[in-house]
Amino acid sequence: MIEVNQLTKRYGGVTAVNGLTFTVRPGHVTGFLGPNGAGKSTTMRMILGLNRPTSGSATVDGQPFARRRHGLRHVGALLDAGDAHPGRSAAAHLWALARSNGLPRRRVAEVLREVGLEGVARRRVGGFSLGMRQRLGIATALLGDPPVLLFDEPVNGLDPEGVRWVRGLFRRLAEQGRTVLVSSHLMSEMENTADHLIVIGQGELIADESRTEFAARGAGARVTVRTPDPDELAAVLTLDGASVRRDGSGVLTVTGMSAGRIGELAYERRIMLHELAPRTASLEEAFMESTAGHADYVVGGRR
Ligand SMILES: Nc1ncnc2c1ncn2[C@@H]1O[C@H](COP(=O)(O)OP(=O)(O)OP(=O)(O)O)[C@@H](O)[C@H]1O
Repeated sequence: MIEVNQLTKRYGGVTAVNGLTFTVRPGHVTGFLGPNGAGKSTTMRMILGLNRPTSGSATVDGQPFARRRHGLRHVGALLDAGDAHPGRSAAAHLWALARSNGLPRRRVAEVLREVGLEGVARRRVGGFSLGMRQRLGIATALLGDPPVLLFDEPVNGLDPEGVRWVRGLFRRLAEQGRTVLVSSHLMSEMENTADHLIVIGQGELIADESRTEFAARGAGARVTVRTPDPDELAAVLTLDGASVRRDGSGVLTVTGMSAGRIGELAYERRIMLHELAPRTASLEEAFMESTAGHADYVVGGRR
């Protein structure tokens, strides 16, 4: 389990992370979301003890991670796909890490197979595509068979097949009872992957809830209603507090009222309904809405 408590990081006048508190639990894929510059990488680096917090704390299974010997056995992380020496082969890179972490040599072949790089194990990393380097970074994270895994923007450079594979991998790791934290600035990447979401903007917590809860609170939630009496129904619903929009063909789009309540009111007034279709906000809509005003960089310059 990862626990972040009142975590703050300032770089000179820039506050990258501001009083963040959250817990990442085992058995789930937790999406760590925020617009560019929101502070995701800085937070992950503090969890790994690579950056020192200005204040607050981050612990992994109750201890600051930097204090652990043989770190790869406790936490696996993919932070930067470019951190393997370009002159080394993929296998040599992993062997060196396995040795310094007291891991058996067989793990190298196992993780290369797991990420689909066994065919290029002897090739120099310098000649790898971004997607291959990303797979090698994931192999590195898996090497110590750790209970806690952090991935910073892991799908960068992966083709659609690679993206599908990595989603399946995260799900399997969570099903094995591991703690899996995956960052992204794209909500669409989390739609089929994460069951829990931690959303930040400008270094501050915006949401910490299940994916379904997050989507449900988006104001994009609305109900489409088709009726032969649109004028009468619109008047009834408006009187009861809903906002109603009507298109040219008489279809009503209702916000601020559940489909159930609309059905009840129509029944009471004997208004016939031909269609009553609730629509929850897409994750993307909920995300755009919740982070509006929290983007660090916007078109036209910095905020
Ligand atoms: N070493 C540093 N020195 C100064 N400012 C920094 C440093 N590292 C990060 N920052 C600033 O801190 C803020 C958060 O950056 P961070 O990289 O953590 O965000 P992020 O959410 O990971 O963004 P992205 O999706 O663009 O990678 C940004 O404003 C960034 O410019």
